[in-house]
Amino acid sequence: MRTGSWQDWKKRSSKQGKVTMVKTVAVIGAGVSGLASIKCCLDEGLEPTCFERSDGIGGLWRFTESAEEGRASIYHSVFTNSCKEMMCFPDFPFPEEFPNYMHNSKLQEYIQLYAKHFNLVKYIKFKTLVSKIRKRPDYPVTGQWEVVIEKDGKVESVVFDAVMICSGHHVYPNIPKNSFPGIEKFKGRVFHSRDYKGPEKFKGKKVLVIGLGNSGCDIAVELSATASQVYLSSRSGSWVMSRVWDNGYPWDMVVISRFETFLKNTLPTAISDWLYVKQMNRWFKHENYGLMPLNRTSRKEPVFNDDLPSRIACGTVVVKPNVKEFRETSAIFQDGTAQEGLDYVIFATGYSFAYPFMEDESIIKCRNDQVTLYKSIVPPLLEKPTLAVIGLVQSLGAAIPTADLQARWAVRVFKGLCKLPPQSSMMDDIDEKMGKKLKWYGQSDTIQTDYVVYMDELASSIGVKPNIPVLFLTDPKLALQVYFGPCSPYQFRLSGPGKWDGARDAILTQWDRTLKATRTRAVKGDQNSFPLFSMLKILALPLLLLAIFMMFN
Ligand SMILES: Cc1cc2nc3c(=O)[nH]c(=O)nc-3n(C[C@H](O)[C@H](O)[C@H](O)COP(=O)(O)OP(=O)(O)OC[C@H]3O[C@@H](n4cnc5c(N)ncnc54)[C@H](O)[C@@H]3O)c2cc1C
Ligand SMILES: NC(=O)C1=CN([C@@H]2O[C@H](COP(=O)(O)OP(=O)(O)OC[C@H]3O[C@@H](n4cnc5c(N)ncnc54)[C@H](OP(=O)(O)O)[C@@H]3O)[C@@H](O)[C@H]2O)C=CC1
Ligand SMILES: NCCS(=O)O
Repeated sequence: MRTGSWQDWKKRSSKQGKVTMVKTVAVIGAGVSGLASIKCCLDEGLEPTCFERSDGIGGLWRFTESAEEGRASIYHSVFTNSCKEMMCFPDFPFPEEFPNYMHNSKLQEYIQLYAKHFNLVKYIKFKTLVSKIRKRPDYPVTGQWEVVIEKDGKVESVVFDAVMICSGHHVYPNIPKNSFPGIEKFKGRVFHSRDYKGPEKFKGKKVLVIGLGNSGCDIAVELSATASQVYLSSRSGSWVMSRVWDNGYPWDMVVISRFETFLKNTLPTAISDWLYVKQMNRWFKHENYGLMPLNRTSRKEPVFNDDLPSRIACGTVVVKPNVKEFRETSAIFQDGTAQEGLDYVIFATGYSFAYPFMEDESIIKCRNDQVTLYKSIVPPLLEKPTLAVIGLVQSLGAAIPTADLQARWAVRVFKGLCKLPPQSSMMDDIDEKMGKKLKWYGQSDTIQTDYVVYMDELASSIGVKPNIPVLFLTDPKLALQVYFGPCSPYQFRLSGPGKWDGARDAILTQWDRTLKATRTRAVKGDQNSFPLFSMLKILALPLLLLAIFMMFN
């Protein structure tokens, strides 16, 4: 780590007679985004230094008994809602013996294996807080940043050529108390899901959980086994999916494919929406369980919870509308019903994004105090493209492969290998994407995005997007999997910069690893049906509708 100075820089630049390219990179955070960023810097010959405020890697996935300031906090029973073939680092499949969906401790084990395999820990400064990031005085020429770090009470300022912010976006709890009149009068315990760790202290209690997201549903289901009653209040409802999808295949290996994405973006909206609602209601009729989303065609992230419907059916979880107001021991709901004798209220109302270490936060929130980033990664108004935010997108896809591809793109922007368009074009692109977000997610300021579309956009810019027509000609067996099968992370390391020689084989064996994890008792005559064909049956209806649409257009 070089403590920089103007003299150092002048010496370096005078030697080469020109402004030096990016070499040293500060990576803020050692969660999966930070680890991917370290590796991508090394792959491109840069010198990363990662600062991690806690004493270990893994970020959100490193479980601790109590929440730590400035780091995401999870409850003990969190299981992934992305399966292993869809949430791995693209050049590092999960070990075969891992289950398809896993406990947070198993994912943390994998993260540690990844860091060890690529020898990343030596680039990390633990228990080192980044307290300030600011442009150097000569930033307009050098693009350099000053990173202020604090460790053991000592404060130090370090100069870097570039910065990758990997500090996570599930840290700062959103507790919308002003949306809930009377909450101050409520005599029971009130806290945010960030501080929830387990069901032990809720035995025999009456608990109201606010928020029908994954946290709210997980917590309501878990508490319903020991609390006397759990109420789950929702403002706008949500689609609920099971991890165990068609034919028992992992939901994301069936739903997240190039072909599904093509259908969603090609079929007339009315047909695409009709198919979506039909697909989402296939497991159970949501209106019969009080869960139906107000905007049923919104593609906002569903809840992945295998037990919620049965807990509702058993009466241990009662779904309620939004809360209108609180009284000393009760909640009054929007439908006028009231629930007396509440002991706890848990706000599972999500998180807000903040970058307290940015001296000028408007660099990231450059419009209406909203995060405004080109390709959800670089601030569009920076004079020099030497700062990137990694991990600030939410999609049906998994965070790890998303962060990996983002980091690969960002590093190539730092090196000038991926050129940014003029600022006006970047702002136009951001506006165009906001329009699409409004259409698909009902909000233009959301960080939600269409996974395959987003990944392909980055992949195209780097030069690693699979060329499907060519693949059908040169490697049809692989092409079938790549196009009709799951859009698994390996696809983005099949070719081009950062190619991984194991990618093709990983794709062709992904179903073997998936079925091996659950087909643990074989019965003679088991159909070893190749999932692709059973998946094509699932697509028969959309394919038929597409053919009819094409015939009449
Ligand atoms: C309950 C829950 C379950 C989830 N399940 C899934 C799932 O199944 N699949 C999926 O794909 N995603 C899931 N996610 C999304 C999750 O956020 C990502 O999987 C992933 O953990 C994000 O990693 P990250 O590195 O971007 O951020 P984080 O994991 O939050 O790591 C950020 C790191 O930065 C450090 N840091 C922050 N500020 C500073 C600073 N100023 N100085 C130094 N260090 C700093 C923190 O200590 C932390 O280690 C889940 C999220 C939650 C809340
Ligand atoms: N792997 C796993 O099992 C888990 C994954 N996660 C992930 O972590 C991330 C965060 O999830 P989560 O903590 O559930 O947060 P989310 O942001 O996903 O959900 C927040 C919920 O709170 C509601 N809400 C927000 N503000 C208000 C308000 N003012 N009044 C009433 N309701 C409000 C929202 O309702 P509305 O829809 O109306 O806005 C929404 O239902 C998500 O990406 C999630 O997928 C979380 C837990 C477990
Ligand atoms: N869809 C995977 C991301 S998440 O935050 O659960």
